[in-house]
Amino acid sequence: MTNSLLEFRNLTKRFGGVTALDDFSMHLNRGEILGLIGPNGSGKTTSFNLLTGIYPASGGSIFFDGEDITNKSPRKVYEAGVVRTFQRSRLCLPLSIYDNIMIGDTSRLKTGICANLLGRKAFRKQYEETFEKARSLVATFSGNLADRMMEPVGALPMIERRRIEICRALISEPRLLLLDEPSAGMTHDETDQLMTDILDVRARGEGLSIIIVEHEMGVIERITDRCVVLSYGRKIAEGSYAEVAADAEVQNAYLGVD
Ligand SMILES: Nc1ncnc2c1ncn2[C@@H]1O[C@H](COP(=O)(O)OP(=O)(O)OP(=O)(O)O)[C@@H](O)[C@H]1O
Repeated sequence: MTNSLLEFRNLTKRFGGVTALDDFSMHLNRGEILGLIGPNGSGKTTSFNLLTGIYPASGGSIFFDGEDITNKSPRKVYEAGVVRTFQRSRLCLPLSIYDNIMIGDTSRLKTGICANLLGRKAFRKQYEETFEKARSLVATFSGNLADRMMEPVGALPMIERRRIEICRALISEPRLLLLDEPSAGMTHDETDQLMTDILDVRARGEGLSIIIVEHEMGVIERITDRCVVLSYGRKIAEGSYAEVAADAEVQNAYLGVD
């Protein structure tokens, strides 16, 4: 087993005349928090979209835990252990905290009318188990929320919604969590609290690896082990936050410094 969990090999994505990703190679180590950064339109979300099977690649390949997952369906990628959150909230606001989280755990969902009509007892047992699993996951983020599992998420402030989205991603016990701008719509203090939560989750030592796309450089500096910088779909730098922040090409592309 190598230390590398994920590898992009010469990944390319073209949308008509726009090359969103251009021969992009990178890797993610097991247990690592990697910052994927770059100016607007540099290809960060496109990387997530190719990795999670939303768009097919125009060229190159993606290996996850040694397996070629290039152009696999979103379902297959999820089953392999890759989950994501989105820039814009995708919670179903009228549904409860519990319901929203369980939407993320479709791996064990039993469909079919027979299973549902005849298996009432088994269903009840499964419900009780999943409720406890969801509740204890929420409790790691917020004890207060864990006591409100049946309340609609629409009544919650933004930071709690973000926590629920992350719980929904984590409920299937993934190996790789993709966070797309988790600070969006939150205050500085809320973002800081959420990052503490994320570091706590990682510290529990269940082998979770994380890639975070984020414009808030304070967040990237605080929580990442390593960064990869994109500009116009090309990788222009890689290293610790301090290393990439000191790189002249990064300063030119990202910070607008000549
Ligand atoms: N579905 C699409 N159709 C056409 N062009 C697209 C599509 N998705 C992305 N692009 C283009 O690909 C390029 C990279 O976009 P992408 O959203 O990956 O950048 P980003 O780094 O995530 O930007 P931001 O920081 O603003 O979210 C941009 O030029 C964008 O306009």
